Amino acid sequence: MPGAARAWPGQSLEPGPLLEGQEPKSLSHPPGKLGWKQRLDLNLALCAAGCGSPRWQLDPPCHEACTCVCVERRLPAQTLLIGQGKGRFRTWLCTSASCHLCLVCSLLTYVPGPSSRGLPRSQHTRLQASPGLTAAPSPTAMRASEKDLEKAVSQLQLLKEDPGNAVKLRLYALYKQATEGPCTMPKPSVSDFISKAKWDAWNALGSLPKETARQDYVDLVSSLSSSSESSSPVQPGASSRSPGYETLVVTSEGDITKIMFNRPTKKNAVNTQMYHELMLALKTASEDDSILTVVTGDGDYYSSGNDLTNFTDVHSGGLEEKAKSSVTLLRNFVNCFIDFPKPLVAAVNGPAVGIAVTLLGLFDVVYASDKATFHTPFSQLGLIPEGCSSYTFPKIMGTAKAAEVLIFGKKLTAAEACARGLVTEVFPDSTFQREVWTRLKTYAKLPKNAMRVSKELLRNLEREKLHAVNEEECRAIQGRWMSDESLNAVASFLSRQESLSPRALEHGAWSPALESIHRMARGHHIFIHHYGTLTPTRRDGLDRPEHREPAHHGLEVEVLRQNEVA
Ligand SMILES: CCCCC/C=C/CC(=O)SCCNC(=O)CCNC(=O)[C@H](O)C(C)(C)COP(=O)(O)OP(=O)(O)OC[C@H]1O[C@@H](n2cnc3c(N)ncnc32)[C@H](O)[C@@H]1OP(=O)(O)O
Repeated sequence: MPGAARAWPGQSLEPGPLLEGQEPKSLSHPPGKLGWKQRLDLNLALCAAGCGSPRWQLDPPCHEACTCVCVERRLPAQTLLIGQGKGRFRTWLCTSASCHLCLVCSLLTYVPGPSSRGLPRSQHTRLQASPGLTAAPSPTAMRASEKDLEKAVSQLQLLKEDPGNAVKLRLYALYKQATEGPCTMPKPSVSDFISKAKWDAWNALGSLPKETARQDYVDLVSSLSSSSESSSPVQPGASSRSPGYETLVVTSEGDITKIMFNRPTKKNAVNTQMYHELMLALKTASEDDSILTVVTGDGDYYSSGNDLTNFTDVHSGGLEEKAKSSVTLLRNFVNCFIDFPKPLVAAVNGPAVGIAVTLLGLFDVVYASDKATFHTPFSQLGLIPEGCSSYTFPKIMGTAKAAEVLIFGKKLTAAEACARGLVTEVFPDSTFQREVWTRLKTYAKLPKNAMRVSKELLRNLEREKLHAVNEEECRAIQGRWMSDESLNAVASFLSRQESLSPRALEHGAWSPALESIHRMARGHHIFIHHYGTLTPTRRDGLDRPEHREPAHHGLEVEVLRQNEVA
């Protein structure tokens, strides 16, 4: 149907020539190499396979290696989509290493590197599914300014993934064209592969107008940025990020909901907001169409457990009120794991501490990187086990082994945790993500209802017991949080990096950490040992100087109850 551009169902088609005088037309695969103008014509081609859909056609000489693809069909693995305008396709390029005919392929032959590098596959899928695609760039979309170009250049520096040689050459060429116009440089020697590849890329743009090149560049960077934000190298496929979470990244990819702790700079410590967000994410995942839910961490840690600053957020009701409300939060939080109705998988990407470890006993499957460790330093913190671990751990690993972990705080390696049954399988860190996600994707294809019923049967055996254990642990933990042992442990953690001089302390200088400790320990006396001198806190007005041998540099904070001071 030459000249009669037809929209796909539900999509608008805005035929708009890239160059003056060009019209949408149907192209077959003429033999021979095309000039730049003919290449541009391809941007306006319709599907030669006769489906009537608009699409960008491959460079015809490549037809042996690159199948002519209609966007309504699946993309062949070798097809690279380069450049996505706002709601429209730009260009299809071939990345087949075996194809030496078309310009783009030849660039790939010149430039070493994996030929399949290009936009992540998630990008392909997203484009196929994108509702706003139009066949040709709309004239109104062609308006990238020089400022936009500059912005795109800086945006490019922020890309998390290397877009690959082909894309980089394309960017180079578009940038040169946008800023300098058509290539007039002498052709470099064939032995100078890199310069030749760059020259080829630029020269291939012929007399493409500067504005068009600018727009193409901006569009390409924008598509790369959005794909690098939403894609994970281990999870090809369309992924959508749920809005509204700050401490988590929640994504749905196919049938899998991924809940990722997202406080990497704090080793993914679980603060109050994260407890709430996790409950929301689990509730949402339990009700949506997903089949599997995976919990993992961003950065080098899985999670360092309860955020130890949670208890410094003490309001007028004092520590007791804080402990009460924290118990309610903890109870509800753990209940969400007990009652989660779908298969729940932990992908433990790095060290796990405290509640991040104990909860693993409530997961169905636990995969761990060999870099992961499992540490429950409860006694050291003046605390006790939670997350039903006082029941699940002895059941999983036997009482004696569980006691060593829960009472003495023995830190387990991934291999030890696996040998004790807490971890299902350990993977080398280098292949952890790939192997785990490949496996999970296979599992997610199993019949959904059968998995759900199996999970229910397994959990129902224990559900009542787990709720009772959760209650019991919460009752016990409330007292522990108000204990001197626990307060001192938290104070010690908070003050470990303090380095105020004794002089500053004597003049009442309070650091944020000391402020936090003071809030937390309201009604208690705080002693600060500094370089061997016990400095009474100004706030409490005590004067009890006492010589101590310097144990370490920095501060040592001691929280004592009023009667213990006397
Ligand atoms: C509703 C309440 C429910 C309560 C349920 C109870 C649960 C019990 C537990 O979970 S107990 C376990 C508590 N966790 C810990 O004791 C771990 C404390 N953290 C550490 O020991 C270390 O930070 C580490 C070993 C995890 C990592 O050490 P490393 O030296 O590699 O890194 P930093 O210490 O410099 O950490 C980087 C920044 O992250 C902050 N941070 C780490 N973990 C926590 C945490 N659990 N709570 C608060 N903050 C944490 C750390 O302070 C650094 O922050 P900074 O860069 O601002 O200094």
